[in-house]
Amino acid sequence: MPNTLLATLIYLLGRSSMWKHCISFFLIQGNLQRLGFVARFAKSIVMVPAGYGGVSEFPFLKFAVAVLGVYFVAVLIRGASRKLPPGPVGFPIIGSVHLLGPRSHVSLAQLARKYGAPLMSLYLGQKLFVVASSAEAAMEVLKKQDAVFCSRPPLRGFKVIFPHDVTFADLTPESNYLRKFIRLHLTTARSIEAFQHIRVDEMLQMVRSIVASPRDVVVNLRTSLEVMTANVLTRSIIGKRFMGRTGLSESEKKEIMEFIHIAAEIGECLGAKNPGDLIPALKLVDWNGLDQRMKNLRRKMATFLANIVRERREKSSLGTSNPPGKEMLGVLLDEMENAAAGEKITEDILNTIIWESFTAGMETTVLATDWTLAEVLRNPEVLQKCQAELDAVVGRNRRAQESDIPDLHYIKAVVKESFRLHPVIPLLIPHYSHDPIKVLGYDIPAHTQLLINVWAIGRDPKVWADPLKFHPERFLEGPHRETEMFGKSFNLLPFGSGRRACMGITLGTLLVEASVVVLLHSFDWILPAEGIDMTEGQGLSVRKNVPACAFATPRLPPHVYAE
Ligand code: HEM
Repeated sequence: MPNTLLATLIYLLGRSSMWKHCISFFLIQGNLQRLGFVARFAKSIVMVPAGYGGVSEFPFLKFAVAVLGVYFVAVLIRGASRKLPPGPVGFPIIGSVHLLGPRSHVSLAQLARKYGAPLMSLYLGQKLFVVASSAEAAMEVLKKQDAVFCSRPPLRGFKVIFPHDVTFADLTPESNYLRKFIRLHLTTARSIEAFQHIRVDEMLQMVRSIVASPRDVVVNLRTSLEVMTANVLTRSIIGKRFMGRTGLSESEKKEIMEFIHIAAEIGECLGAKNPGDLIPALKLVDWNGLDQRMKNLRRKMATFLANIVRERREKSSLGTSNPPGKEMLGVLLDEMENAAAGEKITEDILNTIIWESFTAGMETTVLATDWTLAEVLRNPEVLQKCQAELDAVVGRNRRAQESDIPDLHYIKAVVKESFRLHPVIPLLIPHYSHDPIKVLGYDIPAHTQLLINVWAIGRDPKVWADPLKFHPERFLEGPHRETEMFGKSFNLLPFGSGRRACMGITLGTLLVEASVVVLLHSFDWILPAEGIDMTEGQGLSVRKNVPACAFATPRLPPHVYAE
């Protein structure tokens, strides 16, 4: 009987889909105990004494093979009744991690093509992932099944650095309460308008510092954008300007260096791969010292902010100015002192929400602008069209303003085209389901991580004509004239869509568009002889490996820069 059973199993295992179900039993479900049992069982076969003549003559083996057989059949039946989306099978323990190159979004796009799977499943380590790589699949999971996929997976790094946060927490009453703060005091139309003077001031300072720099030295655009964006955000969030200041005292210099160091380290720690997130057994070991580094970072963040809070409390009485114009820290401190709400905002929450707002807005905005300017500068025809539009709408006798942007249709199309080719968070932030669900006819079990490959969707040849060409005109005429990028058109999703879409869509877009407008209006740009390097870096957010650099020549009369 066991021999027949084995033969049947071998036959079934010869069929690729059966392999998948059987292998998934060992590898994917990650049940090490069962693997241990199989190892002991195999050992017992090897150790059968000579003369016993093999399986059929050894009662224990008969029994073990029968148990194993029943188990396999049960797995096969269960596997056959649960239809996962297609995808690679993977190895024990590591799943398909080995198939991912340094840029996961590119590897996942290639795999999706190989398996012809707009919705693909694969195990990374012992965690099941589903990847949506077409507009239809994205719509299915982010619109129709948004309520199921609107959670976030429990990832160690985020829990250590940002406990009680917004971005990596499930949608709970507590996180919704914090979400309200970010929205109300940073990203609503009202607060965006209230902080307009800060953006105008910082853009002007950026332009003036480029005007003052030597003509024969290239301008590193990313550095200029980092200084401007960091100041816009810190002034709006904590009421302080850190970057690009001169004549500082030693303690001020120290504070700024500490700020730059912490901001960079948050990015590095969040971008680092944490093996324990994929293979739970590895959680017990701090492999690369990452865990300790994150804990230290968390302490540094708290100490830094405690000083800012003390200074803020000493400097002015709280609760005096009007909330829309008040920096977020002031509003949060008011809230802490308010007896009714005081229970909700703790020092820890304050620390998280302040740093999180800065981190979420800073890198994304700078990288998106860096990509856009790089595309414009390496496409002289596009640069020429942008500047012709600026001359027609703004002219050369005044500075461009945010209120000009709605009339700059070509430049808006340029920004959209850049987001299509270079979404800064190419796989979005992982979504997560707590419940099982059926999607496009496939069974997605509970506790599955969902990735949306917006990079692949933006380059899908079935959707976009000549997809690799930088061609802003596609958004001005033809089938994509109505395509927008704020979550309604599922073929263009740089900010995601649905309940977990970016909360800073309006502010982020405004900062990118305004920076592009100001820099192209204020200067003529010439690339250095080596041109521009467009290779992508790696990480959760994707930066250009080499920042865009170019020679700048002022193109407006001197009085415009002085006003
Ligand atoms: C061009 C700039 C920006 C881009 C490209 C961008 C992109 C994104 C993306 C792709 C997500 C994840 C969406 C998902 O997982 O489905 C996200 C989430 C988020 N973004 Fe942005 N973002 C930008 C600017 C900002 C700004 C300026 C802020 C606020 C200061 C901000 C705050 C947030 C927050 C709080 C979340 C988490 C939302 C949640 O999980 O519910 N972002 N962003």
